[in-house]
Amino acid sequence: MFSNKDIAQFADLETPFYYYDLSLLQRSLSACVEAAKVYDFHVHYAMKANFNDTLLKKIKEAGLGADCVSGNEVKKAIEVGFDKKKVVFAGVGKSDKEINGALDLDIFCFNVESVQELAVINELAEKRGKVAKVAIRINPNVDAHTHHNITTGLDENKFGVNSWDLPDCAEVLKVSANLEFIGIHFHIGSQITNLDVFKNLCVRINEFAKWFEERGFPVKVLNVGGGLGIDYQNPEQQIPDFAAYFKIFNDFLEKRPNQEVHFELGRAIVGQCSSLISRVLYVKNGKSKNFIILDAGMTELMRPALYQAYHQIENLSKQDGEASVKYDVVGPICESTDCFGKEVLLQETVRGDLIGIRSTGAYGEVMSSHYNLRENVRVAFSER
Ligand SMILES: Cc1ncc(COP(=O)(O)O)c(C=O)c1O
Ligand SMILES: N[C@@H](CCCC[NH3+])C(=O)O
Repeated sequence: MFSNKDIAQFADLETPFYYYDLSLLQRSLSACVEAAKVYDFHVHYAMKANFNDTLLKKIKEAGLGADCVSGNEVKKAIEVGFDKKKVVFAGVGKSDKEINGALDLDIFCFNVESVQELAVINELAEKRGKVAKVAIRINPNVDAHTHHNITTGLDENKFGVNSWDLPDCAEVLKVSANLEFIGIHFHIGSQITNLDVFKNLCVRINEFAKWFEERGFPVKVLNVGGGLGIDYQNPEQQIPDFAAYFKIFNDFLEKRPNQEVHFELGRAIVGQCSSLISRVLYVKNGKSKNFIILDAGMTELMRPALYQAYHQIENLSKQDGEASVKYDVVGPICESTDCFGKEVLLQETVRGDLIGIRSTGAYGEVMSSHYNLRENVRVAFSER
């Protein structure tokens, strides 16, 4: 919900831009940290969701670790000041250069996604005279019941080590003097709103933890990944129910004494704290359809084009009027999928109106591109 003061400020800014509400981010962080503290759970922030410096600093100050998916994310996490003992590096295709970089930075652990990667990390660590801490990312074949394109924990997905490869993993671990096995890692998908999915995940985690322990590998860390969804239909539901989420893991994981439980949350922390603010360039009244053409497109926010994702759209210049006209809200990019919403009910809209596209804090700014030689996306912050 934007105040009149916010909207007045937007009027002076060049559009399009991502608007970040830092006090909402702070409230979301506090809720997450408080809820995790109840069970002594460790939370890493999944940097891929948004690596804007201003946000990262706040997230680091809240005491979270960093879950990274590239060498550059690892470097950035350390530069921003995340404690290197709380930096983890996952990713199905880590290059030798990225692995070496992370070894040199002495990060907490590598979440390893294949048997071959395990052997490569051992070899590279040996050359550097290091012992790399590793957790095995297991693909548990659990359906996340989310959009097909953001499901990561089914047999058909490229992520993690499949159950049938675990005996080979154990063999490599046994003969690798430069690897220290610390635990197991999972991440079954993103934007998960049905919490029962996490109960199913816990059942599988318990089975895999037992499997490793029975073979003489103590599991010190259970990293359950991220995936907690947000309410895109209702952006005023600003803070996800972290308490209910963590309670599931407390209730369903068979946790051993001294075992740590780690989480990697991205969207749930930053998703609601931002909107993409754009201006109407043109309104085209077709015979069967009305188009609003914005100065923002899929180059600024790719999620609708990529996953047909829903984001609430508001006309900020006409807050009081009745939303009575249906528009297809599109961008300027030369792609037919460059569409933010079809048949969106809005107030009668004219050239120059400001449009807010809500819930864009996660996988928004970071997925922007220069396609069509578009400019760098702009940002603005507020701390109410
Ligand atoms: C390994 C891993 N951990 C954590 C996340 C964060 O996911 P989310 O933003 O859904 O919490 C992702 C992204 O899906 C991921 O690939
Ligand atoms: N980028 C996706 C989520 C993928 C998360 C990374 N595995 C989104 O916008 O929803």
